[in-house]
Amino acid sequence: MLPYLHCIINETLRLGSTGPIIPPHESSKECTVGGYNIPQGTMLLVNAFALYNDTKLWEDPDMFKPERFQGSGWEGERGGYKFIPFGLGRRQCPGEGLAMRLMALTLGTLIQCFEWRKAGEDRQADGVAANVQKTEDVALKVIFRPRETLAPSILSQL
Ligand code: HEM
Repeated sequence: MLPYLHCIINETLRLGSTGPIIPPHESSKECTVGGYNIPQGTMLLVNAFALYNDTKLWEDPDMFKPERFQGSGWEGERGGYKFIPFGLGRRQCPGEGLAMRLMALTLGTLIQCFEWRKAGEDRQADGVAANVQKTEDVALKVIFRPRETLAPSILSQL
């Protein structure tokens, strides 16, 4: 359901990953990773940030393009090891199902119930203003108001 919404969530997890470095793991026995010999008991870190910004894996990695997750049958397809926002294997995040459902429900509800636009765009500022911290330097200022079809009684009071 709502496949494009899931693409947006995936792309947001890729570009604005909450965990750019996957928490450390320890090798339980000697192994080889990417041609490197890893002795038993070595601390291993996966640099997810590097993975998500690798031009060999992603076209225009610094661009926000939810479409890149489309067309895989199920739009939440993770594409093997190149996209691992919840880690992998036995210590993979057990909250993934809950987190993905909650993010989709929250984002879907916000889009369905409110009209959104950037502050400073031509229409009169007649909604509620909010600052969304996009990066440390640039705050995204948005105006949102309840959609007419969903909340006519609230709108008449604004
Ligand atoms: C967008 C939301 C979330 C993200 C991006 C996320 C990401 C992660 C990542 C990357 C790991 C480490 C996996 C590894 O070591 O390979 C992890 C572990 C874990 N997460 Fe999440 N998580 C999210 C939400 C949640 C939620 C909602 C819960 C619980 C309700 C949860 C519970 C846990 C637990 C208990 C672990 C430790 C698992 C273990 O070490 O065996 N997470 N998460």
